[in-house]
Amino acid sequence: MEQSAKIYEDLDRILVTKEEIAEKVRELGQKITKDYAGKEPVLVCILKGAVLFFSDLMREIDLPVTADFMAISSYGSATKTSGVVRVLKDLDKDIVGKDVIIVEDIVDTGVTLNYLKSMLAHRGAASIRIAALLDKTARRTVPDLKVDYVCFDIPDAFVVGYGLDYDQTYRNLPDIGVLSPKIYGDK
Ligand SMILES: O=P(O)(O)OC[C@H]1O[C@H](OP(=O)(O)OP(=O)(O)O)[C@H](O)[C@@H]1O
Ligand SMILES: Nc1nc2[nH]cnc2c(=O)[nH]1
Repeated sequence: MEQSAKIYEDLDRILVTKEEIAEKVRELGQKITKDYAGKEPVLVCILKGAVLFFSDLMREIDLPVTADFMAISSYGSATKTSGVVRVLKDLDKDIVGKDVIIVEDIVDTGVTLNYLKSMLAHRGAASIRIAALLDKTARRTVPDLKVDYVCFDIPDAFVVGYGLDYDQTYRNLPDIGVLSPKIYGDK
């Protein structure tokens, strides 16, 4: 904790420890390995927040997966998404006939994933599922969105760590914590 002690001072509390994350990610990797037996799924990492989850999850899946990356911008302030989604970096390969797993760090309103899922479905994927590290179900405004794999249901609080940021910082915290409102005020 020495190296990150200063950053930890900005947290109200730790919500999920790195040990709990590792255990759930391992379980999820095993489940995906079973569910996709005989297949070669394409794992799509949604930059940047999902990077740590993605790299850990990949290593827990015992199948010949391929990896691709998308960057999305959801206009808004540092703590609130706006509902307007723009693709900043698209996939490198086409996904026609592929079994796609979208890997996200967090589902909040669901607007981003709803947009992404329908966009990728229009490209002719054989199947599309969503794997999310965190789900804030209380905040959902797209009730029909199916999140196929979730590691943790979390309360409605702004969280950082293990890939999740506030204004591009805190992504390197090994645990996930609730950011103190004194850091972001009313942004
Ligand atoms: O369910 P929603 O309300 O649409 O919110 C979820 C989105 O917000 C976060 O991305 P963010 O814009 O913070 O980008 P980042 O991954 O680069 O941190 C997260 O990675 C999802 O993409
Ligand atoms: N870092 C971070 N990004 C989010 N995007 C939507 N909800 C959150 C959250 O709680 N934390």
